[in-house]
Amino acid sequence: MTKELLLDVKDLNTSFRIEGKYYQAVSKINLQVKRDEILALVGESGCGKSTLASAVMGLHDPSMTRIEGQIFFEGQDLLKFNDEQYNKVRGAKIGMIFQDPLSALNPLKKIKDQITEVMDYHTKLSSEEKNQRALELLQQVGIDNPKRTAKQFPHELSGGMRQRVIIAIAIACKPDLLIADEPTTALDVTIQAQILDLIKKIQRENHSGIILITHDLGVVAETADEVAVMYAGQIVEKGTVEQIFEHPLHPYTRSLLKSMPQVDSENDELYVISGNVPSLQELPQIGDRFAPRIPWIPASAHEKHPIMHQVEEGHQVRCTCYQNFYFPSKKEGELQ
Ligand SMILES: Nc1ncnc2c1ncn2[C@@H]1O[C@H](COP(=O)(O)OP(=O)(O)OP(=O)(O)O)[C@@H](O)[C@H]1O
Repeated sequence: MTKELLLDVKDLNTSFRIEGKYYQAVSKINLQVKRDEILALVGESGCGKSTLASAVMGLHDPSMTRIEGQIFFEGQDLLKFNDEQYNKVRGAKIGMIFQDPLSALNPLKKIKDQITEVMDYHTKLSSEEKNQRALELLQQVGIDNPKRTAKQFPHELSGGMRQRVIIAIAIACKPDLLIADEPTTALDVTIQAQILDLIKKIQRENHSGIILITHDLGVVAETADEVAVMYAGQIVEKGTVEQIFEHPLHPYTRSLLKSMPQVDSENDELYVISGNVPSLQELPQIGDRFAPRIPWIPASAHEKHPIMHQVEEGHQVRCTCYQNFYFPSKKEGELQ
């Protein structure tokens, strides 16, 4: 059965104005999200994941940001929407779960009021119906005593409970698309697993499509159906979770996987990707943007203007450099 296409991002560029000049933070992004599917967007800090999510949510300050391309959501280009049209979609049809549950909640308002607020805006339910729905939502996100929690303030809850409340707010209007930006980063490991299970459960119950933003490949393996790996503002590899974990191709994907702690490995020396994600002003203008971090691979192995290549149905990789990539011997690594 083919799944319904919810989001179709086409050739999306997003640039920020810094000291009077525009610098691209995401470049030529092509991405699709289908209903009933979790797409993980993965990459180190600074790769452009949140910039992309904010572009979809329409959260960028237009006076400092230039956005080009198209973002089709349920067939309509969001970039052509005015504020009023966007407000109808945001919160109702597209929900967002933020990284830091404490700063995303209003410290001065009771939990119930924060959940019903989003319904005030997007639904015509009576106050009684909204209160009832708030309790149902708290139950759906696994809160044991919804009545008590509804009356509490954010500081009275644990980090995991607060994240559950954030999720309840994000799904209050049953959005078709949910964007979860590092939803478990601020939580400890056992709570992380519970929140990921909850996100998967919600996806199944609501038949939504989910974009899960994370730098943690363990989270991706646990949760995602499809994966897009981002480096320095570009997607460098896309595929199903099996394709990415079993046949990773791009040197960046392979490096990320190799730097992931292995529970069952006897070798406790972790691979470290040398160097850093370049700042927007330092992005290489030609060649593969990851090339400076794998200097033992000759320049001739990289395309001058790398494009995405289809290697298998659903599996794409940027640049042909993957064909010549290998991990350095210790000696080559030390030379960097
Ligand atoms: N408002 C802004 N003005 C200027 N530069 C920005 C702005 N927001 C983000 N950037 C830059 O854009 C690049 C991408 O940042 P972004 O936050 O999207 O990355 P990320 O992959 O989501 O990282 P993180 O996981 O740390 O949020 C970075 O170089 C960042 O410094």
